[in-house]
Amino acid sequence: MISRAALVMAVPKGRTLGPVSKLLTKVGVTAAPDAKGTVAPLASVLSEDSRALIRRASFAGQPLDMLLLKPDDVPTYVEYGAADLGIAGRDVLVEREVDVYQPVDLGIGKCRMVVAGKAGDHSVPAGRMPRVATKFPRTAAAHFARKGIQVEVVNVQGSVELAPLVGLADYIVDLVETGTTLVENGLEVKEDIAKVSTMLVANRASYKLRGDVIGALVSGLRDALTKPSS
Ligand SMILES: Nc1ncnc2c1ncn2[C@@H]1O[C@H](COP(=O)(O)OP(=O)(O)OP(=O)(O)O)[C@@H](O)[C@H]1O
Ligand SMILES: O=P(O)(O)OC[C@H]1O[C@H](OP(=O)(O)OP(=O)(O)O)[C@H](O)[C@@H]1O
Repeated sequence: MISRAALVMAVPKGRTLGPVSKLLTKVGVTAAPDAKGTVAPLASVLSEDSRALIRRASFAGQPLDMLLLKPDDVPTYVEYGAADLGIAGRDVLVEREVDVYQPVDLGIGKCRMVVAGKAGDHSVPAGRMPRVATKFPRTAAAHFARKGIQVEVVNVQGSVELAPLVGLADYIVDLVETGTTLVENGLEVKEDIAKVSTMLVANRASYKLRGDVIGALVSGLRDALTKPSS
């Protein structure tokens, strides 16, 4: 169970958890002290081989409960106040249109949201609306609406680059980091939509009510991010 005396942070399982754990360690987040008062590194509690979805940590002498979630679910927990803080990519925050405070860009998970399609010139046959496959249907629809182009958005959950190869879609809207996935599937970037990175987010009420400890974490993170890493 969550103890609401503890600050609660929703963290994404997956590719950003390692770098997030490293950054939080830098600003003094540790595992919660054990019965003898011994304090283990945060990484040991986050990476522990266990099905427990709440991991006990500590920051500035106060308990910090960490919820392990699918990246897409983090903003929901923070917006509804089930978590005071969260770690989420801008891609997810924009797609979910959540009302949360976004005080720190953590500089992790840097990539781009793009429109991509088959390499070379592959125009869509006249008389048919272009189809766009994506995990980000709102972002894709808003992007083409801004350009005044009508498209049909097809929602998929992963392996998005497959869609143009098998005729499911003409284009994709997806994240690109190194570009390897596009190249290995004969695709290319047609247009940039937005830069993406991972943000610390906070519930608006928590930010006021627990301003002392959240403020300390925010300034610790800002300091750590401006200092060169040792
Ligand atoms: N190729 C990438 N390079 C850098 N950052 C990325 C990349 N892909 C995703 N991200 C960032 O990392 C976040 C989490 O991505 P991750 O791949 O761990 O989860 P997911 O694919 O959304 O979820 P799951 O695999 O659990 O269904 C994304 O929301 C985005 O901000
Ligand atoms: O430009 P690259 O460095 O190749 O990275 C881009 C890929 O990374 C993400 O997929 P992910 O690995 O999360 O797999 P997914 O297909 O399950 O979404 C994204 O959706 C792209 O497919």
